[in-house]
Amino acid sequence: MMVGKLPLGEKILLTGATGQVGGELSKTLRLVGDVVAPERVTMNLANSDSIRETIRAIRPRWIVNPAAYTAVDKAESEPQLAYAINADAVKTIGEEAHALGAGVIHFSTDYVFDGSGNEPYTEIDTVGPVSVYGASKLAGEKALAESGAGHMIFRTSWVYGATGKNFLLTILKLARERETLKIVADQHGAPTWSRDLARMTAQVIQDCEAAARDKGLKAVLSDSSGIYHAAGSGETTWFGFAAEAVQLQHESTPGARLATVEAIQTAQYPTSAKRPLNSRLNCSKLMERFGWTMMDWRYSLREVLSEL
Ligand SMILES: NC(=O)C1=CN([C@@H]2O[C@H](COP(=O)(O)OP(=O)(O)OC[C@H]3O[C@@H](n4cnc5c(N)ncnc54)[C@H](OP(=O)(O)O)[C@@H]3O)[C@@H](O)[C@H]2O)C=CC1
Ligand SMILES: Cc1cn([C@H]2C[C@H](O)[C@@H](COP(=O)(O)OP(=O)(O)O[C@H]3O[C@@H](C)C(=O)[C@@H](O)[C@H]3O)O2)c(=O)[nH]c1=O
Repeated sequence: MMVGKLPLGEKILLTGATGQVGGELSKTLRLVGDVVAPERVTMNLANSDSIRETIRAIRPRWIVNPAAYTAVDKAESEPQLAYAINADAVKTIGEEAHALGAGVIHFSTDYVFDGSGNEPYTEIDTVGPVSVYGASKLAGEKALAESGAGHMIFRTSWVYGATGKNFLLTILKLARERETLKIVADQHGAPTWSRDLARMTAQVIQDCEAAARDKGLKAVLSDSSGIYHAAGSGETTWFGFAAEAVQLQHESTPGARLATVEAIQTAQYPTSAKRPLNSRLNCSKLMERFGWTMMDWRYSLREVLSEL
């Protein structure tokens, strides 16, 4: 893999820097170029004028967009807001990037699939979201692809880290408060470390910049545009993830009282939004194009727990 920084004076516009992935990106991308991360009051993704004005003022070479409406259950009762942020805003970002010749890096989700079958999904497999969140993210993918902007869409899954709102931190909190945790064991997928995703993104931009020295950014983007699956290596269930996390906590803090973790079926844990039973993502394309293998979730879980 080649390494290249942005040309002097060129900028990366980063959205969602207060989020899980955005927080990691704001640290990692600084090693690649000047990062401008407008606050929500300046660039509100629910307001297309504010998106256009901000992009036109900054004139970035790259727009990295981890910002999203991520409240999966709440989206069922707030579809308009979910679509505004996850689809309409992405369309606007794509249009503005196209006008500038900027590259867009966008993040999407395993929830674009219906979860049928037992094999890891590839980028060309049929989508069929079963939730408003998943459908709104799919609409964002399509809008970006149609905008004409050079883009890479990283579909990831089950993101977690030492900070932010995520399943791991919820489970560790509940494990300290309760006797028993009942966790679904029939939804299969892979936890992804937010920092690994950020490092991969930085590496992809560097790779593109290195190639752009010879070919120009437009040609590089046109060669690389598309969807890439980028989930942690290995696979488990939400139950497997929770059980491993609680077990590791036990080992590192012997004597601490922690809940026992019980496996249940999805039907025993009713939620407003349906989740896919199969969330496995095949990440070979990312490896083939950019030489990046995402970290095994068991390894990254240990890294994250050591930070807590
Ligand atoms: N979390 C996960 O498990 C997964 C996430 N993804 C995708 O990865 C990406 C990153 O997710 P993650 O970091 O976990 O998400 P978070 O929920 O942690 O962060 C979302 C970010 O979006 C910002 N945001 C929300 N609404 C607006 C708005 N109207 N205007 C401006 N900013 C806004 C939030 O700002 P504020 O702090 O002000 O609310 C926050 O910074 C998303 O695209 C998500 O769909 C994909 C698969 C799994
Ligand atoms: C807290 C808890 C959850 N669960 C179940 C509910 C659900 O099926 C599963 C995951 O729970 P959560 O609601 O925390 O996760 P969820 O919000 O569905 O996570 C998703 O977020 C979006 C943004 C994505 O893009 C997805 O990749 C995925 O990470 O675990 C239990 O079975 N027991 C519990 O005690």
